[in-house]
Amino acid sequence: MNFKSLASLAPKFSLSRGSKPRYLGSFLQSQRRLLSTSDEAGKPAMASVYPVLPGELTAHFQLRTGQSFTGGSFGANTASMGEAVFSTSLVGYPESMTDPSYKGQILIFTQPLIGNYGVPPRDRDEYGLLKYFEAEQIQCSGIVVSDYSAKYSHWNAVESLSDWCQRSGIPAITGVDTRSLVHLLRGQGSTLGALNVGSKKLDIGNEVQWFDPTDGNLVDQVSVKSPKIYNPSGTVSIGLIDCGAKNNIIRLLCKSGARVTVLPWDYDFVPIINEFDGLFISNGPGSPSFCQKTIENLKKAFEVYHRPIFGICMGNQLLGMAAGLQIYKLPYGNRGHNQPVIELESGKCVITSQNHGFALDDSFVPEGWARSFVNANDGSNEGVRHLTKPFYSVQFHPEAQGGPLDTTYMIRRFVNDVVAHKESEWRQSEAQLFDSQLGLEESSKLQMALQ
Ligand SMILES: NC(=O)CC[C@H](N)C(=O)O
Repeated sequence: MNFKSLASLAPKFSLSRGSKPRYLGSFLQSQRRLLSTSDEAGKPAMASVYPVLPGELTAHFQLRTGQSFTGGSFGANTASMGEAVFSTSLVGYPESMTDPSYKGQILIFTQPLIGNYGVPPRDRDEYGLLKYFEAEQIQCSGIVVSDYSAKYSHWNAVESLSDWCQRSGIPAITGVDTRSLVHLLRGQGSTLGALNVGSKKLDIGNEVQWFDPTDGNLVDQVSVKSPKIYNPSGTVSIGLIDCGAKNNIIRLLCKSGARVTVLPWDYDFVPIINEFDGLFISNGPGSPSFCQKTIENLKKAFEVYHRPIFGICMGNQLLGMAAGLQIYKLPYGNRGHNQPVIELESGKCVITSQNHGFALDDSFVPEGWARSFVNANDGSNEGVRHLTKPFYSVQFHPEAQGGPLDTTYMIRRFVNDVVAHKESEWRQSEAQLFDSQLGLEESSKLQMALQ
């Protein structure tokens, strides 16, 4: 059985829209009981907190390593598979779930209460970007929570998380002991998970073939198909290589005064590189090794381009790989809004938003380059920079959304850097023009006299 046919295992009846929410979160704490889950791999059984209410849909979350968790469904009546990853963020589920970097992943929230502030409207900002979401639709393959809060309350909410998931075809499970699940993933490393709705668990190994969506090029699925311009009246022009850019990256670049041309990840931008005053490489899903075309383009850009280049997350990995560093997969990744990062030059610690499973191996850094930031928890790479050219990148997300705003200044600083380079190029070309008109000798005499 392949991934597609997983959906056919889901029960044929569906949840009716507008029906009363089935899981009443903490209100029903008293009706909960602990159930043990089966463990096909013979490993210690995990416990699941399952709110038992008559007539509700059961859901199962099963790992390739054999453990399974039973709970209640509050999302779409369907099945999905993906890399099981956890985020330690306390808030920001609308932003995380729509972050294209979560494509192909089932997102487990360690914050126990999820859904309590509902889902915001699809309002757009002055650039036409969705204000409260990072992409046009949900990107993750499913969500796993401990305690879904059907009763939501927020001035800006227009619907429940359950309704949003159902409308978007995303399965969601509540009543899972996410603490034990995270302990498990931290111990054994990340693995594939399958989420399915219905009383029957998947017969993993027999009826289901595990299919890893991250084995394919996910960046190609989320990147724009042709160049797209935002804020055409911006004073400097930035080419954004789109590996799955979050809306807030584009927004902050525009707000800082840039005209942003979003380019497909594999766009052959080198022949037109001088149209851009600066280049930006975005975040994106899956392994950076699928983006060889981007890496090759960046290698060429390093030779011919002297203006600022800034990369974020996947952008850090691609910039680093183009510089000659190696990439490796972290055991379970860093995802959350509370990741401490040390800036090596200043020794300053910043709290950052993160969402990545891969990291640059900075034990070897090619000549001319340096590592610039390091993770204070696990020592993994958080940034690299060129020693003489304005090429730099960070593994964390300065654009936040959600998460702390400690490092949003980096996006403004990059645009300021671009402006400063443009001005200095302009001054140089004016000086050259002056020299060629006056003759070099007179010009230097004049300059001496003016000093
Ligand atoms: N947010 C990102 O850009 C993630 C980069 C890459 N997909 C990783 O998991 O490491």
